[in-house]
Amino acid sequence: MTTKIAAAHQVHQILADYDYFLFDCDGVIWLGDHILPHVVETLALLKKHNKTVFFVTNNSSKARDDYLEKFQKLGIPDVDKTEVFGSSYALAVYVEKILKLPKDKKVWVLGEAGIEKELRALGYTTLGGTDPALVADGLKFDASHPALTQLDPDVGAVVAGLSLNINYLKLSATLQYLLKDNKTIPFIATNIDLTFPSKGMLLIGAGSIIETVSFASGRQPDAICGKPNLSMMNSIKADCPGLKENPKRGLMVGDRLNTDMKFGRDGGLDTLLVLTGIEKEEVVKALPSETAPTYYADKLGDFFELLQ
Ligand SMILES: O=C(O)[C@H](O)[C@H](O)COP(=O)(O)O
Ligand SMILES: [Mg+2]
Repeated sequence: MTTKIAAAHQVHQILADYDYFLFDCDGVIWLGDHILPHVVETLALLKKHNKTVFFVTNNSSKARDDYLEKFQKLGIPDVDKTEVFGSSYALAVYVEKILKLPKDKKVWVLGEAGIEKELRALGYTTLGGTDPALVADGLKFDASHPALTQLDPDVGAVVAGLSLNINYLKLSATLQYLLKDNKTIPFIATNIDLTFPSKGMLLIGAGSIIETVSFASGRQPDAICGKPNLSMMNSIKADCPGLKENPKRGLMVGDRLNTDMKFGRDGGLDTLLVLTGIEKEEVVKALPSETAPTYYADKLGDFFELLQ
């Protein structure tokens, strides 16, 4: 059973019960480039109460540095790079530390600059991604395109994430690498989100794009690095001993049940779902206790508004 946050005393209780707040971004902090109501004031309130705040996004279109710029631009001050975790960073760390891909191997990217930047920051050469040669005005598909017929023998991994400029050539080139060498090139994905919350509508999510090449190749990703995978949770706890020792002093705030809420629950934290993104109140209220969030709220900004 879950509890709706709708009164000032509940906000005071949350401020007393938790020292660490992990925030999902899309559908919680903002929708696209639109910051949600009273989020700035709520974050300032938490800082005033000396709370530790982290941002954990599955949106791989941006690297952490890009998110720092976005926070600044949207009026959220003083966010440090160590407080920001994204699925593009989690994927790059996976390729380096878990897959242990040699740096002389290249990475084929189906995705945006966020993935490219985080991989390049670790010393990898990326192919595909935002390469302008793959997006030409009025591009008439040509099966003899070099991206399809001259595969790079140095590609040692295929990675896939949210792609906002997708086309048949990019999908088909990705498929070539997934089928190459008897389907043995490692296939790493950023996240499973099937939809992407936008103002007043749902857009195609990374999970649906990844599913396209997964279905065509008959391959499931060897790893999916974003929430609910606990790799980002473990990275946060590694830098935050207090949360590691007492995860119940932590609260995961998100908008999606099968990523954010599962991520928080599996990490041992309490959870709060906001209704500004993917989920609907009637669905949340009907959940069995084992999968229901600890709390839910109409929006994050209610923390501030209820105290006025
Ligand atoms: O399609 C996607 O990738 C997701 O909708 C997007 O990444 C969600 O980001 P988050 O809510 O984890 O900030
Ligand atoms: Mg979200």
